[in-house]
Amino acid sequence: MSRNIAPAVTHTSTTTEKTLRLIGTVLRAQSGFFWVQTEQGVLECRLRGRLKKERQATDLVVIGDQVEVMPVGNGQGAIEAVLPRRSRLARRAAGPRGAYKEDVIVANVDQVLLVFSCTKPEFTPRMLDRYLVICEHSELPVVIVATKIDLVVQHAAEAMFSPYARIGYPVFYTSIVSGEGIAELRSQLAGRISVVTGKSGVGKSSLLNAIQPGLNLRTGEISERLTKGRHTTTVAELIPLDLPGGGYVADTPGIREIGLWNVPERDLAWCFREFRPFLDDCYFAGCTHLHEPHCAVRAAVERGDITAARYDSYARLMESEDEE
Ligand SMILES: Nc1nc2c(ncn2[C@@H]2O[C@H](COP(=O)(O)OP(=O)(O)OP(=O)(O)O)[C@@H](O)[C@H]2O)c(=O)[nH]1
Ligand SMILES: [Zn+2]
Repeated sequence: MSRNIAPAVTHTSTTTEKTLRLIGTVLRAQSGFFWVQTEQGVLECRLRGRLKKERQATDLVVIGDQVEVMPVGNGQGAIEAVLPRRSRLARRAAGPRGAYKEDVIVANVDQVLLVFSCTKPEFTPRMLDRYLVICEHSELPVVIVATKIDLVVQHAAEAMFSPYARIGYPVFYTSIVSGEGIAELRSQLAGRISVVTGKSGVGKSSLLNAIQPGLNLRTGEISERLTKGRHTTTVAELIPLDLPGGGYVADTPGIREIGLWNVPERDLAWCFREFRPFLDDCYFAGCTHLHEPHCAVRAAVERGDITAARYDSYARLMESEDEE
């Protein structure tokens, strides 16, 4: 019987495997391949079969995930484990029988940059409010970036954005023409995973280029080697920042569909953060803050503790009239 020999060999190889494992960040995921930033550079990885069985197929591994990788040589590796996520940006989509399912788009998001221009295109507070609802619902920290401040007078920019600063959101006033706010934003991005979003033309690419020349989300490529021979579609990816302490910005097509995300009505008032102190004081439990008598939220609007504009955004979202 050769029973004594085989286990010893297995044991040796397990020990070797353990010492070779690296922790890395998933930069890109496409067609079953994952590009993982490790201390040995970027490795092209596949999932261990065992992992596929253990976790749900939809959001097995996404960009931003911290993973344990075993290098197998030739710039390749195998993902052995996924570390717990500290946050995630997910899209809620209608699932079977009226239920919701969640598609995780980016894991371990530290902040979402909501980019809005003071003009060209016109500032749209209702759209900002809707983005804020989504971030609050996912409990993701928000940074509001006001762009093109060189095109308006200072008090006009402040009239647009200071209501948001007053309710506790950090606001960065920026211009790529004057350079204002760029250094501050650069330090805000350093060492963090950031999602950048905002509608077309607000100046996202210009801003990122000012922060790091050559940084362009839509054309961002990790390296030529990683895309050779594969058919290239738009995929979510993390783009490394060349800043002290590193950091990444996420380029994800999913963010552009943010307007389609669905936050349940009962959660909506809580997602307007300045409403929260009043939510327990309404006369009716389950108050929608739309028509009920003795509503503490509407009383706060009348007193000026909540702005009419924010309340209006809330009411429109509740009545699903927001089509913007
Ligand atoms: N005056 C001024 N113009 C700016 C500023 N930032 C961007 N722009 C201009 O605004 C236009 C749109 O800027 P982009 O950076 O392409 O906007 P974007 O948000 O990346 O647009 P999409 O790629 O369509 O999503 C360009 O003509 C920029 O030169 C700014 O701070 N001041
Ligand atoms: Zn109420």
